[in-house]
Amino acid sequence: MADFALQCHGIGHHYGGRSVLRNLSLALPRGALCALMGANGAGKSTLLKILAGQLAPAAGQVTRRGRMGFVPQEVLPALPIGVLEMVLLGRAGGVSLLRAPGRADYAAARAALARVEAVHLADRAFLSLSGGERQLVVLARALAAEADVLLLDEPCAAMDWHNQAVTLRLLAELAATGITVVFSTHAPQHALEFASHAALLFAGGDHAFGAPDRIMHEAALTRLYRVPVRRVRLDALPHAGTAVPVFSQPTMERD
Ligand SMILES: Nc1ncnc2c1ncn2[C@@H]1O[C@H](COP(=O)(O)OP(=O)(O)OP(=O)(O)O)[C@@H](O)[C@H]1O
Repeated sequence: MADFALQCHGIGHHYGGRSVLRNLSLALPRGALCALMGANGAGKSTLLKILAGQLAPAAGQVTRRGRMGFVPQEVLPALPIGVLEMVLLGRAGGVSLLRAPGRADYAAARAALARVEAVHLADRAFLSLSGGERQLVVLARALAAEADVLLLDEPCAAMDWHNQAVTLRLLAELAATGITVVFSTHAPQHALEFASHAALLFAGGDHAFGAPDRIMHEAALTRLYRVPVRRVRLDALPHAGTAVPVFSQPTMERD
């Protein structure tokens, strides 16, 4: 049997009587970069929480190898905290009241901030940052934790295009070093340009899983987003091209 870093089988979940995920299976080798896509409410965050072990699924099993890092959609600290302190919280072993951070922890935290081009934010109060700046800092916190499997819930949601490029290239670099990465996104181009695997969560609980270029065809993306989607070839993206929504054409009703 293949040696998967992250695998789930037959996952199902519901909130109250409402089904969100149904019989979902994924298998990711070490170093995979998997993009998770679906409409609002399709179950992306739910699946990431299940994969991270934060939520017990109603059905199915998850198998993980190594240390897990989870970057939620939003981080709201209960107490005022500085940016550098926020990144230090990611350090392995848990910097806490019981263990003050050492020189190596500070160096790792600053290095993580440098990788997301956010050293200039080090001395700011976390809650004073913009949405995109907070996402960079929370990503740096995950880097400082040195996880083997990294799960990120819409890491680029509040970011401008430059910071999206910084983040996506960083995720690809991490995957190239053997870290297994799963991230959710509403931008199919993120998957087509960077990911080795894609998972599409359709309304009603169906899903597709496989190579982005193979499963992200026009019909699948049109069904996923309920707007007409066209695949477009670009010289700069010779293999996968991109996917473009046509907002002005009629949208589809819910199933
Ligand atoms: N704790 C909860 N109690 C009840 N319903 C919930 C709970 N958490 C999520 N849901 C519902 O389950 C569905 C899936 O939510 P989830 O957050 O996983 O979707 P998502 O795909 O991440 O959406 P988005 O793209 O909007 O972030 C939604 O309809 C949501 O309202």
